[in-house]
Amino acid sequence: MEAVNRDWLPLAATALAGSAACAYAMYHLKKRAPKSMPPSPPPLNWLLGLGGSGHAPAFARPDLHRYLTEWASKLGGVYVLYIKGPFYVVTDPFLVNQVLSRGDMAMPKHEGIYRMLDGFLAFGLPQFFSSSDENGDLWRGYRKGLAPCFSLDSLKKSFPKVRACTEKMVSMWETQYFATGEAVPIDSWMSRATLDIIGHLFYNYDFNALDSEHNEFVEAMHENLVALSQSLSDPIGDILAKLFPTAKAKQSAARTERIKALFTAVYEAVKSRGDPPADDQSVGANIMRIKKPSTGEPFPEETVFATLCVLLIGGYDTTASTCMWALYDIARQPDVQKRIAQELAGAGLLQVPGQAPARQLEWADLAAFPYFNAVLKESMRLHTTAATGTVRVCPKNAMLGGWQIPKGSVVWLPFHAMHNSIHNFSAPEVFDPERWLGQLPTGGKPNPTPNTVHLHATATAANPPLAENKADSGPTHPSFATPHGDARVPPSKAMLPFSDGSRGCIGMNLAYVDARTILLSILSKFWLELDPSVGPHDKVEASQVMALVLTSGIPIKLRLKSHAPL
Ligand code: HEM
Repeated sequence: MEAVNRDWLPLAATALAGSAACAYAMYHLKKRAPKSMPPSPPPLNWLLGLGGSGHAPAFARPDLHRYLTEWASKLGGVYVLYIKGPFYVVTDPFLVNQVLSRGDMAMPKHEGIYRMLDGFLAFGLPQFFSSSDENGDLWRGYRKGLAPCFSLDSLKKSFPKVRACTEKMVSMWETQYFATGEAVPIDSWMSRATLDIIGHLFYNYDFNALDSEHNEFVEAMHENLVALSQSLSDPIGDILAKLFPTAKAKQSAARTERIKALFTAVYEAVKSRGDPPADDQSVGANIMRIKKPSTGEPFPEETVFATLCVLLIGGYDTTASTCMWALYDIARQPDVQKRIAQELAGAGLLQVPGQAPARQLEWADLAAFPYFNAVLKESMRLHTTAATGTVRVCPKNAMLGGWQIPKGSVVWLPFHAMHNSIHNFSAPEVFDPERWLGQLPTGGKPNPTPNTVHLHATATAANPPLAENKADSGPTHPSFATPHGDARVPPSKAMLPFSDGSRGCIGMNLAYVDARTILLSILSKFWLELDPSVGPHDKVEASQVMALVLTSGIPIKLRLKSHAPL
């Protein structure tokens, strides 16, 4: 019998084993990989796309917020950008609220990404803003310890200081601009006013920012902001600059030292006052007293210093940008301005030549004008200051809006995109304060989110709520697009300029007090017109630059006129 040739056997066995291994690997890969990915915009760079970073160049765009909004409108409430792996961009209000909540889908801040900001916010020192550990001493100690500083009671007590700074600014405008017909460069004035307010309120410290057109602190911080956005948009250039110190890098180091010296001066002033009296609930007093919840020991001095820095930075530029955009939106729309003037006139707050002088602004006025407050809210929607929102990390494999999100994924909630997506608001590009008027108090239930619940709890006629009441039930106002075609979230939940949940803005009440005091004081005295140098609205919109806060690329200047009798 002829011998059977079995030479092919090892080959066949190898092929079989190989196929089995492939099938096994495919099966497991398929099991582990998300079933499908949410949609994604086309890569901005195909070569980077091969390495999973096809959308990285988006960070180089000064209008990053617009890019995010454009794709939210095109692709819907969840899409993916590839920036060193997938970033899940979520703008569906229902899902955003889930991520920010304390519920099953809660996601903590992304430690690595916030650490990148520390260099700018607090010279690389850890502080509670960038801590992702909500059970740790740092966040728990400071969030709880600082809460009394931002209570309505404390803010009501400090209101005269806010008003004094604002009145000082308005009277300077009267002589420098109203009397001369010169245009007011409001960007710089808003930064200087809010810095002086924060200086007085928090640290009993006078930056004298209103007194000089060129304030060292404001200018150094502005330069720093520009440098930060440059380094975010050009990370490779940034690394090279650190490796091979150029003149630019040396300049940047010198600027950081200058800013550190300015912060240190504030810190030393607060420290030199010694133990504050027990009833002093200012930020300066509280940051010195706060102890570690777990041991009762004081925090290291560098943490106290870093906290002082982050509260100062967080407290002034955000509010300044909000006021700047609101003044711009009001000045460009005479009908809107006229309706506000009518509200103020009805309350004796409108200064009209030849008529009785307007009365002084009072605390109760801050929540008294529904139309004005709707205008402010609409401006905060259209020009969301914290445009790029918050960046979270998915703590476990999860399903978000029907998509599988693997543990450890970056989940990005950009608030400008949420506020301006066609899926969340109808005609989002239209400035329409009316869309909020349907949301004002109509006996709706208190909203159970941490940011608003205490406002309802403490609100009385004499101590009015500063944040708008938010009905969490009831019909959806017709000028809102209903997410997913149903009404799972009220429109107020599609509007989160201060974020929400445990990591929502600690300074929200103060921001409202500052912004309303500043805006009402200006609007009561002057009729505003845009200076012709500002140009048409579409150019201003196109010029917007996202540099931590949303700013205008075209300097916004206003002309001050008298109010005509109504
Ligand atoms: C109109 C003005 C303001 C806006 C639009 C705003 C917006 C925000 C947003 C969106 C967040 C969440 C950030 C994130 O998750 O990355 C935040 C957090 C924060 N804000 Fe504000 N903010 C404003 C004013 C203020 C003021 C006046 C202060 C006063 C110190 C302040 C201090 C903070 C702090 C410390 C946090 C971190 C809170 C935490 O992580 O627990 N903000 N703010």
